[in-house]
Amino acid sequence: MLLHIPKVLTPEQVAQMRDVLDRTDWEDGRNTAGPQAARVKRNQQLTEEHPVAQQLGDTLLKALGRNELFLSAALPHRVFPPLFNRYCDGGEFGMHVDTAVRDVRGKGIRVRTDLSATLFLSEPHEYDGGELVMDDTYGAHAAKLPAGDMVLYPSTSLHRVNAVTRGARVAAICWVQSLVREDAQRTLLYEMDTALQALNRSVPEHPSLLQLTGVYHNLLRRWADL
Ligand SMILES: O=C(O)CCC(=O)C(=O)O
Ligand SMILES: [Fe+2]
Repeated sequence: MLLHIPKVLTPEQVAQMRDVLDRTDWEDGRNTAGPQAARVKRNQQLTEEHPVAQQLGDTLLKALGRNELFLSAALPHRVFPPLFNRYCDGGEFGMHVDTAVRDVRGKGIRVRTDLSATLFLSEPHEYDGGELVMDDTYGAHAAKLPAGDMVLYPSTSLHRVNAVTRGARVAAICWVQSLVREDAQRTLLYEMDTALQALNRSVPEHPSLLQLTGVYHNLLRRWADL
């Protein structure tokens, strides 16, 4: 499932992050790429170990922890500490697939990447190009979202970022290990949760709601992988 999550960060939080990021010395993105990605990765980044990434990443993780759409769709078990990236002067990231398992350095924790997420920190009018293009069984989908919005997509998909030919595109990147590994199962639970929430708003006393809520939890119990 590919999902647009609007307003993960407030305009004030975006402005604060941009203020810090625009004054930071960025590193070459190829430093952390595997051999396949290194051939096609031309951007700048702050890895999760950079103090600026840690400070801003904490704010983003707190916002995600309160975001009902993210929690319902991702069913997060572990989130890899966010890193930040920047594309300018023709910078791009060619077609690649994300590393399946990432080590959280110094913590002895590994995160299986079930979901990838890009949180846009530049407004679309600030740059040309820079679309995140994801392939799935239905074809290619492009995302270029307002600052503060996030796109969430299965890490199994091949994806790329088009060259930025004017201005700069700044973003935060996250990977999520979900309680539910399979995208198809996770999508069913998300759709069911969305329907249950709508029923809870419109017919909260309906007796079948209890039974359906039970079905949701029993499916999650069956599929959750802890
Ligand atoms: O910049 C983006 O939107 C995606 C970056 C990406 O695909 C990656 O870091 O693996
Ligand atoms: Fe990627």
